[in-house]
Amino acid sequence: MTDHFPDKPVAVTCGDPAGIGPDLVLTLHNTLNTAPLVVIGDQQVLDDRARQLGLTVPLAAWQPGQALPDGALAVWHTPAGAPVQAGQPTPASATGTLNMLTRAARGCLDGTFAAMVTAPVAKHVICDGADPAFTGHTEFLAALAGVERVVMMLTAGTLRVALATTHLPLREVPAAITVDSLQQTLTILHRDLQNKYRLAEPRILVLGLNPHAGEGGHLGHEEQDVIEPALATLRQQGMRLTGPVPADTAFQPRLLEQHDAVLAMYHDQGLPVLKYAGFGEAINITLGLPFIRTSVDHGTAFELAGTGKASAGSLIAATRLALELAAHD
Ligand SMILES: NC(=O)c1ccc[n+]([C@@H]2O[C@H](COP(=O)([O-])OP(=O)(O)OC[C@H]3O[C@@H](n4cnc5c(N)ncnc54)[C@H](O)[C@@H]3O)[C@@H](O)[C@H]2O)c1
Ligand SMILES: N[C@H](C(=O)O)[C@H](O)COP(=O)(O)O
Repeated sequence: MTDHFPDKPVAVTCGDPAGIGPDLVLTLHNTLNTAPLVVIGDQQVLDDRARQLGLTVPLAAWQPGQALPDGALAVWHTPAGAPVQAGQPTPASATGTLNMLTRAARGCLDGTFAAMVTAPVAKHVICDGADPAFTGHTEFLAALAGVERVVMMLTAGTLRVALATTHLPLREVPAAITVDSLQQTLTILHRDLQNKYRLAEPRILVLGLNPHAGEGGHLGHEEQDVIEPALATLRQQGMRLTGPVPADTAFQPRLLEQHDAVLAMYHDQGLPVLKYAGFGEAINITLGLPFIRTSVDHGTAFELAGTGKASAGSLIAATRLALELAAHD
């Protein structure tokens, strides 16, 4: 754990109030009790959940401009907007959930917060209750920050997997991967591996889209038409890129040891491997935003909310990384 903290607090959003987010956020008081954290969520929900779990966690109301309380978890009260029962999601809380994200992100942009960490939301709940176009924190925060492209990367130990496309139907993936989009994605990934992970010359392993990376054009053309030209241009600029390699054999120790990150073409090409390697302890980080944002590797797990069975490992790891990155920013 880092010994020094950022000067400003790190915001932690509670996620869907009926999910495990509030349960996990409460654990931060004991595990990271000296860290400058501000929880953004409904204080009544947190109180109720602590009681349900049999936890004693002192909560102190906080507003921007105030000092952080001693010995209590600071909470910027952001109403859920609906009665909340653990494990029973409702679209009526969706606007409240988005309000948490907006407060955290605007606070990062205006200098109130040093970084933000997010507990999980359920995309369908937000689509049904507030914004039918919502596809995830990553895209929501990019739009709020006015950034055209960001990159989702999940890390588990030394394994880092970034995605060329994020939350979209599988049938739309090929069209979303263009020479331009790939070059932008790789440029962001390369830059943030340098700036955030202190890798002077990052080595990136780029996966193909089709089985066996297209088998020389017999099993698809995207490798030849899109991925190879994008890599060729970036190699000329000095980037160390391998690929496109077949995804099925890319995740072997020899290749992983020779690279600092893998770029997968779509969500379920890269994330199952990453989550198999480290589910529960892995971290989701958004690269390319004008502020630091980390998150958990899991979803709302409504069936575990209020039971005490949810593991806080990923939220703690994500919070530690946000504190560490912000302290060195
Ligand atoms: N960061 C995020 O906001 C995020 C990430 C992934 C999924 N989601 C959303 O979460 C919702 C539910 O998705 P899902 O069911 O596919 O995934 P999930 O991660 O909620 O659950 C998958 C499995 O893992 C278990 N699990 C999840 N978190 C756990 C924890 N902390 N400790 C112990 N066990 C845990 C669950 O009980 C379940 O068996 C979806 O609406 C999805 O969009 C959000
Ligand atoms: N793709 C993420 C995962 O599988 O863990 C998750 O859906 C969260 O994405 P956002 O951080 O964009 O909400």
